[in-house]
Amino acid sequence: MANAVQDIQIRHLSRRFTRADGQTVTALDDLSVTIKAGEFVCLVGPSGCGKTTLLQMLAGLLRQSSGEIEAQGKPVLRPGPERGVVFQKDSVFPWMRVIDNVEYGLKCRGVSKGERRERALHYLERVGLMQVAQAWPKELSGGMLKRVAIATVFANGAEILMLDEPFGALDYVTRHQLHDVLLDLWLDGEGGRRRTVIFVTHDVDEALILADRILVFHSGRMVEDLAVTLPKPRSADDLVLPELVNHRHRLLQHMGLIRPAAAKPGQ
Ligand SMILES: Nc1ncnc2c1ncn2[C@@H]1O[C@H](COP(=O)(O)OP(=O)(O)OP(=O)(O)O)[C@@H](O)[C@H]1O
Repeated sequence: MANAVQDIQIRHLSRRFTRADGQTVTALDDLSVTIKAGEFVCLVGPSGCGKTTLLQMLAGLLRQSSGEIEAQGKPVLRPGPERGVVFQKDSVFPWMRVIDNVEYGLKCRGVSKGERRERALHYLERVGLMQVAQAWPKELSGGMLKRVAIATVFANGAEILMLDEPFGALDYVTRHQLHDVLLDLWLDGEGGRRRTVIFVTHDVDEALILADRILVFHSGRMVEDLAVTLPKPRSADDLVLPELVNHRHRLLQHMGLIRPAAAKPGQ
């Protein structure tokens, strides 16, 4: 049973920036929302609507101008081991072998050599990379590097995983393969509990395949909170099902990609 203390509570959160020309930009404007423990939430919206700003504040990498965030019952003031992040650019250290990358966070937290090796190998196997555990990152493709980043963030055991357009630069097939990998790991959970995932994307179809809930942003404000009830795992084939077709239409409207239908002459 989910415990409300594990939820992420965001109250009246705002972030303003002052640009070099002296202009103030409100990147996020008075956001209040609760993200339930174990939910897979996608943040969607046009470029510049505040998605990354929100994720950085959730990660504790950026301070808010006003409002508060509570995660695991505590205010978020800085990065913490209960919150793991995968960025758009590769989150893999090029000077460490793959296995050492996956173990690194656990090593920093003082986990014994035997235990961290076991966890790292388990997650490398889950993402299909056992055969390259001893390789250097430069020997891997972009998709394989993303698998390493996913194995690392899951191995670290964070309860809350934040991913900022992690698959944006990948080809269509690799992206869909990684959706399967990510959904598989999330569905299995750990210790009987699913992690909370907050996933930023521009890609409406990616959000429809992955999310339990899609939060849509526009100009720093949350303009829609959509529940996606179709059971998971989902695939690209499911995008033709009525629930996803309807959501897709709404999301594309929010992105400004569908104009309201013009009235035909005589109507
Ligand atoms: N350090 C900064 N200094 C000044 N303005 C900033 C800074 N960071 C973000 N902004 C502004 O805040 C707004 C929101 O930016 P943010 O990166 O959160 O948007 P986004 O939705 O993630 O965009 P994208 O999808 O293009 O990554 C934008 O207008 C951006 O120019």
